[in-house]
Amino acid sequence: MSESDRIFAQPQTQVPDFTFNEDVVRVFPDMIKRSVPGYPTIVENIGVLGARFAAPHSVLYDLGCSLGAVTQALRRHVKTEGCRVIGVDNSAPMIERCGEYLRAQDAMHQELLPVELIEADILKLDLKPCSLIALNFTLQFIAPEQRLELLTRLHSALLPGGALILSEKLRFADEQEHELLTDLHIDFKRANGYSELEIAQKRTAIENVMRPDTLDTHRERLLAAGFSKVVPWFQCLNFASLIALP
Ligand SMILES: Nc1ncnc2c1ncn2[C@@H]1O[C@H](C[S@+](CC[C@H]([NH3+])C(=O)[O-])CC(=O)[O-])[C@@H](O)[C@H]1O
Ligand SMILES: O=C(O)C(=O)Cc1ccccc1
Repeated sequence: MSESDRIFAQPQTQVPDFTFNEDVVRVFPDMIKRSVPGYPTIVENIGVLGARFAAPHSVLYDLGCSLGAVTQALRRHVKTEGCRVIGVDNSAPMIERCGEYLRAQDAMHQELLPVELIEADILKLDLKPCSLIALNFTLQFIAPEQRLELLTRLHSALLPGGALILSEKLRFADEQEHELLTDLHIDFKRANGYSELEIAQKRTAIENVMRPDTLDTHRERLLAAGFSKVVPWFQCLNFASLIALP
């Protein structure tokens, strides 16, 4: 079991930018569950969606895999012959711990899809032809000016009949909608035991590194990247997940 997240519990004179370092890795499963409404539902259902889009003998990518929650869901749900999962993350401590979790999953289950972990920047990754790409809360950490180029490369790698699953925190163009959903998200965090200080310091830590877009921006950019269809399949407060078809 991972520790509970107390990273922002003590007052800090200067809150440094958020990074996926050892301290975060230690508490990450707790942090993401208590911070992202719908996270367990999204992860489990990416496994279910994966089973629909997986083509025989193809690669399934989990880009920005962190501790491999999506990779594990894909390995549990996808039974398609000859598929393999490739998890990629540029945080060394994430990849190291992810490997430990996957070995534990291997010890618990038989006939799981084979998996490969790569420590790399997804912006520099050479992509193999693939039937599924999951970007589960990863694109929001990519510099906005690099997002279209990345999505264009992902589109080119996808096989016909495949899909990109894109989950993101959303921003809203309508001020009232934005404020309401942001406040409700803060209520969600409070209900999960985070203090006002923790909420405020985390917000400062992520504001320069995590840049949410609106649903319209995502839709337009996915179409500009070559995707033919964008289908939102989940939203809980200001967190959503989309299926983009090549
Ligand atoms: N350029 C990059 N290249 C590779 N990895 C990156 C890059 N930028 C950020 N990351 C990685 O993207 C992940 C984002 S967390 C994903 C959760 C996971 N998908 C989950 O389903 O549990 C989301 C969150 O914490 O809100 C981190 O592990 C980063 O190291
Ligand atoms: O904590 C938040 O406010 C978030 O928006 C989500 C999040 C979850 C885990 C790491 C960084 C951001």
